[in-house]
This record gives sequence, C-alpha cells and structure tokens, in this order.
Amino acid sequence: MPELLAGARRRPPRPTPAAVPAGGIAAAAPAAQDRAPAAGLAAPSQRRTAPAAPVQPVIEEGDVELPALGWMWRAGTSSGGGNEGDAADGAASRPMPTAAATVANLYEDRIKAKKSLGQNFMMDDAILRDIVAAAAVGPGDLVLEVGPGTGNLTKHLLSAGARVTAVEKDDTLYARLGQEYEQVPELQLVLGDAVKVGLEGIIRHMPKRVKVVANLPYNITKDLMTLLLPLGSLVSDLHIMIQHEAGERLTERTPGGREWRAANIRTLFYCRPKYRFRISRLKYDPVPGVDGALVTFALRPPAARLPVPSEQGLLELVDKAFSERRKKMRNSLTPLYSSPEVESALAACGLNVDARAQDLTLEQFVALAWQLHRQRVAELGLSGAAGGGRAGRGRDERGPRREPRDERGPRREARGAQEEEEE
Ligand SMILES: C[S@@+](CC[C@H](N)C(=O)[O-])C[C@H]1O[C@@H](n2cnc3c(N)ncnc32)[C@H](O)[C@@H]1O
Repeated sequence: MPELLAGARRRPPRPTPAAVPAGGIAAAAPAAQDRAPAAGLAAPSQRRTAPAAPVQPVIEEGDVELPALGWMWRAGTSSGGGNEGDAADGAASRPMPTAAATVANLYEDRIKAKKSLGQNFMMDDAILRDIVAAAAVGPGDLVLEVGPGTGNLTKHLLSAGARVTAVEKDDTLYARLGQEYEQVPELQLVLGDAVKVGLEGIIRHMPKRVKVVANLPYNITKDLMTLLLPLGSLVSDLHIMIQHEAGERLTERTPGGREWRAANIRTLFYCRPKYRFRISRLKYDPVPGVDGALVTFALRPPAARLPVPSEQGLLELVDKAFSERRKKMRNSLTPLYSSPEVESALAACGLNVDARAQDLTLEQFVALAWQLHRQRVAELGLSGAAGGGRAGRGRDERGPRREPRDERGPRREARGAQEEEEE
C-alpha cells in the first residue's frame, strides 16, 4: 500500500501490552491513575485530574488539513506521571499523523486488520471531521466511542474538546492506544467487548448525558442498538457509521414496505433516527463489500416516549406481530392474544381487522397495545367478579406480562413520535 506509507512520516511509539484486565477501565496513561479525581470520568477510584488542554490552531500535514493536537503530542500535559522524559523525547514537535499514516504504521508493525472484529479502518480525515461536526461534539462533551481501534476518530473527538471513554476489544490495538495516548487524560480506555462490558454501568458514572460516536464493527450494530436505545436518560444521541443499507432501513419512517420491520418500530419508540450521509467503501481499509453511512439516533428520555401500558409488552407485541410478517395480525399474535381479541382491538382502534404488522405505524401499535390492555383489564375484572373466567383457562398467562405503569391510556396518540420530529 505505497500511498499509505508515503503519508507515514512519523510513527507513534511502539506500544507494550497494558496490564489491564478485560472489562477494566484504564486511563490512557495508566501510570497516572491515582492523581486527584476529575469529575465524572469512570469509577471514583479510576478518576484522574484533567488539566485544561488548549486546542491549538489548525495545522496541515500533506494535503489533509488537521485540527492540531499539539497538546497531545507535547510533553507535560499531565503532571507527575513520570513519563515526561519519554514524551519530551521528540514528541513535542510531532504533528498529528493523518488517518492513512496511522493505519500504515499498523501495517508496518505487522498488525493486520482482523475481519472477525470488523476492522475496516476509516482512512479519510475529512470524513472523520465531518462526523464529529455532524455529531456537534464540542468542548465539555462526554463521548463514548466503541471500537477506537486506530484512534483515528478518537483524536478528532478529543480535538473538538470532548472527553472520550473508548471501549476496544482488540487487546493489541488497546495496548497501542494506551501507550500512544498516555499523556492524554481526556481519554479513558476500556478493554473489552462493548456488548458485554457493562456499558450502562460505565455511562452511569458520568455527570451528564453522553454522546456515542463510533465507526462500528458491523457485526455488533444490532446488539449495541438494543443495548443503547433504551438508555435515553444517560445517552443523548448516537452517531454511528454503519452499513449504508442498514442505515437506510433503520431510518425508514413509512410503513407498508418490505423493509418495515420490528426494528423500525422499536427505533422510533426510543429515538428520532436520521440518515446523515453516505460514505464510499473506498474510504475504508481494508475495503469492505458495501458502502457505509453515518446515522444519528437522538434518544428520547423516558418521559418523552409515548406512554404505553408496558414497554416490554409493546416490544413483545411488535416482535410477535413481525415474526410472521406475511400473516394477518389476528393470526400472528395468537401466542399472546386470541384472534377475536385482536380483531376487536384492531376494530376499536379504527384499523383494518385484516391488517399485517408492516401496515402499522408506531402510534398505531401503541394504540393497539392500549386497547388490548384495556380489553384484558375489563375481561379480568369481569371474570374476577364472576369468580373464574379465562384466567382460569390459562390464556391470560400468555398476555403482556408486566403490570401496567399507567392506566390512563395513550395521551399522545394524536401527536405521535413522527409528528414530533417535524417540529
Ligand atoms: C470499523 S473498526 C473502527 C476503527 C476506528 N475507530 C476507525 O474509525 O478507523 C471497528 C473497531 O471496533 C473494534 N471492535 C470489534 N468488536 C468490538 C466489540 N465487540 N467491542 C468493542 N470493540 C470492538 C475493532 O477491534 C475495531 O477497532
């Protein structure tokens, strides 16, 4: 890859593996972990002081205009860590390498991209800068990055003034980043699988809602979304690079098409999705089989979601309805409700009794969930008064299982989530 090597004018120091267990949090400079605590980053025992780091004016390397991270490459940004001597050794004048140069350095050090970890590295600093701008990352923001890998996105986030907590599964890249950014207290590195490491616990320690910004390994997109979308009280928005087709699917707003799935209903319930821009596959290395896209999900805090009798009940209803999408809902929902129950609820909601899952909007699913809930409550009330009834026949055990949080019914059916987006 000669064009990459041409850009690799300077190399970061060769890292040594860090002695941090999987799932453990390490500041980028583990040696400095015991300094005075800084607000909100990681667990109290792992907090560190972060001296205000002045962001330098823009500099250029080659044809790529880069935000200057002089402070990252200069000695002495954090005191007392014992590494000043090393860092001063040539680091002070080093400009930030381009994304392409950083990747070239990896290859030069015989570190290969791992397909199993979805390692398609972003090579274009202009795109990375556009992502940070689209995410409106600014000074004081707290950012969770999943899969920092090369650190190429990370340094643009830091350069925008954010404090970054980054979870990396690849221990080689984790160790390399740890060494390269050891003088950067604004970066906290976590070694582990982002899906299993307990992200909610990590985010919960932060003093305000965080942004998630990531060039995701494609194979964890679904699991990570399932994990993060309900965290609207802790996370403000997700800005993720995913496959273009998946991005289009997840930001779909109109029912009726073949691509309208349970994931769309779930997504709209928890957030406002937006397709931002397409990214050519040629901007990654290795080049993947499909283009990428930046997609934004602005999460709703729980109080801003449509009221439902039970969140789990709604998700269960939606999943079941879509599980056999060719079937009419009065048939697909039979594991939860009898056909007459579904028909009568659809009719009471003003919906076609022959409706299939793909015909319904989020608001219509919510209305249906309320109607089925009311029917169940009424039925239970009646059968309770009669001293028996269906509960005794077992059918009710299969209905929505959670107790209703709120029996007042859908207050915002007429002004639903999609309408809100237009404001
Ligand atoms: C597409 S690369 C992105 C690398 C870099 N951020 C960039 O933009 O070039 C995905 C990164 O996620 C990491 N990764 C893969 N699976 C992961 C997981 N389950 N948890 C955390 N990181 C993961 C990979 O090792 C890799 O560094």
